[in-house]
Amino acid sequence: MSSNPIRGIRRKKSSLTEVKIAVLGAPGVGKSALTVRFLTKRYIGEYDHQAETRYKHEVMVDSEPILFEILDTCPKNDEELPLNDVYNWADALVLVFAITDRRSFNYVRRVKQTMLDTFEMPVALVANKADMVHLRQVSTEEGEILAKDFECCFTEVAAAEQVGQIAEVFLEVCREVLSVRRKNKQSLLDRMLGGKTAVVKAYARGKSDSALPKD
Ligand SMILES: Nc1nc2c(ncn2[C@@H]2O[C@H](COP(=O)(O)OP(=O)(O)OP(=O)(O)O)[C@@H](O)[C@H]2O)c(=O)[nH]1
Repeated sequence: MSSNPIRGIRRKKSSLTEVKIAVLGAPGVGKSALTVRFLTKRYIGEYDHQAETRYKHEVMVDSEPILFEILDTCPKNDEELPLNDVYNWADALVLVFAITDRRSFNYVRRVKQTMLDTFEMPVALVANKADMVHLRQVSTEEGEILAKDFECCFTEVAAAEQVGQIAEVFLEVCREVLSVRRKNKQSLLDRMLGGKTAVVKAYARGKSDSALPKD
């Protein structure tokens, strides 16, 4: 990796919607491989980094430019769980385990347990190294059951071989973040306006048609 991990197009901060995603998982599951695949479409087999890396990159999501900030975490061992700072920072999590490593499956389970009840945000559960079926230790069904438990989506991928499926994991979790934000904004607006909502709607209808979004 280059010495400057902050990449992507820079603009005025206010002009872009930002979505912060933390990629979590036990050591060696392919967090960096997945992150770099998404950001560059490339697969680089060996990443020599001893500390977490933060990337910034602009990506079009459903025709809207989004500034992704991705935190590629780097636990020293599978006893080291993410600190609350990570959950406070992130808008969403990508939880990664490797199908070849049962301990990494248990790691994501522990991560979810520690954040339960305190932090609520969109999560994507990802099983990586799906190309290594001959060394499989975790079945697809186990992944699906865990995702049901987490109430999140689940995808089996191989960072070594795939591009589109990996991008879709990040794009989908981003869409969830945007959807949650829209709902929160709407409910805040509803609470602020209280009974006045109907009046505002009536006023909006009074604007010329060209000023209103088409239904
Ligand atoms: N076969 C295979 N190997 C993979 C895949 N993804 C990553 N790897 C390999 O797994 C090893 C670890 O990948 P990393 O991306 O460094 O994993 P990480 O989770 O970022 O590791 P830490 O930074 O130590 O936490 C490397 O040797 C990668 O080449 C994959 O989909 N298939």
